[in-house]
Amino acid sequence: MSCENLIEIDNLTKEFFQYKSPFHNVYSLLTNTNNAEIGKFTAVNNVSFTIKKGERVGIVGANGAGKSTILQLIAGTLKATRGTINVNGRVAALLELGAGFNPEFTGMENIFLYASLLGIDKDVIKTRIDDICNFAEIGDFIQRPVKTYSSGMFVRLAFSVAINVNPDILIVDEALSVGDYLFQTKCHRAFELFQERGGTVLFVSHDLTAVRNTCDRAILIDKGCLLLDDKPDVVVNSYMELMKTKEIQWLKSQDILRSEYRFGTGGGKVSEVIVCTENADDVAEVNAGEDLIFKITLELTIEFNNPIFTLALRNTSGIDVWGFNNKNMGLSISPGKGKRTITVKVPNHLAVGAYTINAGLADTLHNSSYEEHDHRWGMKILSVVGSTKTFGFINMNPRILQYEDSINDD
Ligand SMILES: Nc1ncnc2c1ncn2[C@@H]1O[C@H](COP(=O)(O)OP(=O)(O)OP(=O)(O)O)[C@@H](O)[C@H]1O
Repeated sequence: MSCENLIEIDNLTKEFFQYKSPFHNVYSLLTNTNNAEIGKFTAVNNVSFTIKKGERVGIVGANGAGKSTILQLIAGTLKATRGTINVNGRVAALLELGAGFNPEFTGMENIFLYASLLGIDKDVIKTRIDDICNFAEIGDFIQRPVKTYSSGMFVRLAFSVAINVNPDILIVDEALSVGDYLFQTKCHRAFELFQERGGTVLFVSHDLTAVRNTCDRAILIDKGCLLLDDKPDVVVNSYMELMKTKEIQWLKSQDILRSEYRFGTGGGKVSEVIVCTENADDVAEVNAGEDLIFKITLELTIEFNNPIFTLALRNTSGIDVWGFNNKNMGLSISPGKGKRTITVKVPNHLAVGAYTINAGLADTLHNSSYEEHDHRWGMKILSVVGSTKTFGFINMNPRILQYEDSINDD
């Protein structure tokens, strides 16, 4: 093992047995046989990486990707099926709420228990009690059983012990996310100080901003495999693209989303909304930045007073990202019976992702109220694909007007 590397992981694989039921699982444990297993599941697949002393590395990936399993393998709470893990130093791990703590013991008793698990002498820990209690800020609760703690109080104590026992490597699995904002800020500062003293941090997080802003490196895990090991920005952008692709695939597979919800009194209808681009007609997928053309067909079967047509694109969080109606575009739709076609061209500033097309035809009555004739929610799904050049809901197409560099070489 290189003296620089605190963690070296080589071809790490973890397989879990799958059982027909929890009963079969227990049976297999009691009899020490694998007769009851119905298969194996590979949670971590041939993963290799190294972590150098003083590095702060974030692991990102979708739910179930295998991130926590990797941390548990490094912390030694799980045994690898294949591959090697070399850890050169003392590891303090915050893996899941409750791990390493006895719920019946008081906070104070748990400090000693946890420290003994890390191999720290009782006398040494006594000298750090004040620091631990001051950092945790849980007051008299330190003398109460931890089963009476809120999850936030629990994390405060666990983090405080972990950071104050001078580990070489701190492994954290999303644990900070249950602490309140002030405590999270305090933990990030403590992380910085820990690192300034030469400590090494490996953490799993779904907080991509924290990974971007606070890590030296990031690792992307997908379906148990290591996809990318690079600078945080590069990894976070790739992960966001991967999630968008997954989101689009997921959305397309959802029957409930594909089937539209339609209501209205039926005096007229939105017969069709076709999405086109300059190069193709009737598309379900467009490139980011490619102008959109909507070809809309309405049919009025009764005389309207003042027809109004609305169209909106809704993202997967249910937010209308963009919409318009003919009135605010200065277009009047004539009220008599018959067919109308409207073609609208729209510059495409949409972020990469999936959108449902929602359209409605209503009549504005004399008393200014509306009668909904045909409302179509989730008529179609429109996917915007391409590489992510922005984050948020839209791409504002920023352009750099000026850049000045006043760094002196001498
Ligand atoms: N003890 C276990 N027995 C069987 N399968 C397990 C076990 N622990 C984890 N798994 C499976 O291994 C896969 C990876 O789980 P893991 O908890 O490592 O994912 P993760 O990336 O940390 O996910 P999340 O972001 O949701 O915390 C999941 O499919 C999970 O169901």
